[in-house]
Amino acid sequence: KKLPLELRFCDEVLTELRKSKHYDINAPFLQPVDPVALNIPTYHKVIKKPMDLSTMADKLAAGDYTSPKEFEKDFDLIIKNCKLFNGEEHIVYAQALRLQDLYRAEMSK
Ligand SMILES: Cc1ccc(Nc2c(-c3ccc(O)cc3)nc3c(C)cccn23)cc1
Repeated sequence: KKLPLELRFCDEVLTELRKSKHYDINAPFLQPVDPVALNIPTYHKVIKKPMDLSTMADKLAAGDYTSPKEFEKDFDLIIKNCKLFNGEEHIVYAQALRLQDLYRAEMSK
C-alpha cells in the first residue's frame, strides 16, 4: 500500500504546490537552496535545517512522515528558513508567504 489516506492528501497538496503553473511563487523552494549558485556562503551557518519541496516529496515517498503534522512541520521550516535568511523585506520572502497561502488553500479543500 502506498500511503495512509491522510498522507495521500498531503501528497496531492505537495504535487499542486510544485506545479510549473505556480513557478512565480514556488521557484526558490523547489530544490535545496544552493549557496554556491546563489553566492550566499553563510547559508548553512545561519540555516541549520534546510528544507525544500523536492526533499519533502522524497521524504513522503520514503515513508519518513508518520503524520500530516510532521509533514506540515517541514513545510513551515521552508518558510521559517526563508524569513530568517532573507528577512521580511526580501522579494523571496514575499514569495514564501504566497506559497504558504497556496498551501493553506489546498489543505482546506
Ligand atoms: C545575495 C542573495 C540574497 C538572498 C538570496 N535569497 C534567495 C533564495 C533563498 C530562498 C530560501 C532561503 O531559505 C534562502 C534564500 N532563493 C533565491 C533565488 C531562487 C533567487 C534569488 C535569490 N534567492 C539569494 C542571494
